[in-house]
Amino acid sequence: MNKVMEEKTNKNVNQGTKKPEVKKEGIKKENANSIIEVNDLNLWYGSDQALYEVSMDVPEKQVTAIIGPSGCGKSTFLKTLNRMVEMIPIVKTSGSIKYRDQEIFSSKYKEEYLRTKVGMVFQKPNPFPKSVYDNVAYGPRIHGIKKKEVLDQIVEKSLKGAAIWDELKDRLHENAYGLSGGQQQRVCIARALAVEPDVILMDEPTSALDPISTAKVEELVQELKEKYSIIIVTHNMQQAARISDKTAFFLNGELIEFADTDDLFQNPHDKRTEDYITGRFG
Ligand SMILES: Nc1ncnc2c1ncn2[C@@H]1O[C@H](COP(=O)(O)OP(=O)(O)OP(=O)(O)O)[C@@H](O)[C@H]1O
Repeated sequence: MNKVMEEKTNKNVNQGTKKPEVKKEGIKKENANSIIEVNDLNLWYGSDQALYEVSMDVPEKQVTAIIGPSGCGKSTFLKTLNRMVEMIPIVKTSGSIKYRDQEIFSSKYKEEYLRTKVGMVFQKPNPFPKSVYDNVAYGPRIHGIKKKEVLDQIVEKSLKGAAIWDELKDRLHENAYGLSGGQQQRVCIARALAVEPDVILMDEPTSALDPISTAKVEELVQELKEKYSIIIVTHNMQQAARISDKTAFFLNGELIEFADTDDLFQNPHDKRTEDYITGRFG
């Protein structure tokens, strides 16, 4: 076993894959400015394999959409990027994920640091049953920031970053549960921004929202990419086409195609991608 494999965590194993034929050429695009590099990633839930030999470079400060039919492994892939998936005890992985050139599966890598830098926003808004202010200040407080003036600044900056400061600046001490779903989701985005991440993972962040709130979150994603790298899982192909720079198409746990969004939708290289985007299955 080589040094890299020895250093991997117990859950990252060198295990055989069930599917031998995996085409990688043409999928993994080398990016001069990748922030996350995934190589030969496999993932198992117990004995069921959910990801097969996924290799993909995630570009920095762009929006990358992950599309594919239900059960193809989109959420699993997303949750692997900040090692959240490993909270499920039966999960095992093999392969490599580098965040800013550091192997995140290394036993030396600090998960808490990773989760600060690679934040996550979920499908259903999940604010804590606390005030707007306390929701956003939660992460910084955990990181030891206590001074009120500093927290005030972080809360304001994060809510501004999530384009909801003007709506909520006079309601900071109201319970976040009293907000609309769309407002709650933007507070959750502000909560993610408050710990100064680099990457924001979004798992179908608009699927529980009405069209107006969806449009606001989509607009926000466009603004956020100036500072952050965003990876968004979506069932909605129009949404992927509207807001992403790159799109990855997954099927049965394999990354089938990864390309500039316009190319993927206008000129898919793989028949399976074409069938999916033209609605022939899924
Ligand atoms: N906690 C779990 N335990 C066991 N198997 C799981 C678990 N979570 C997901 N799976 C399986 O892994 C595969 C991929 O699921 P995943 O949720 O990643 O797909 P998805 O593409 O995000 O689906 P959807 O679009 O429906 O959310 C599926 O076969 C699913 O049943």
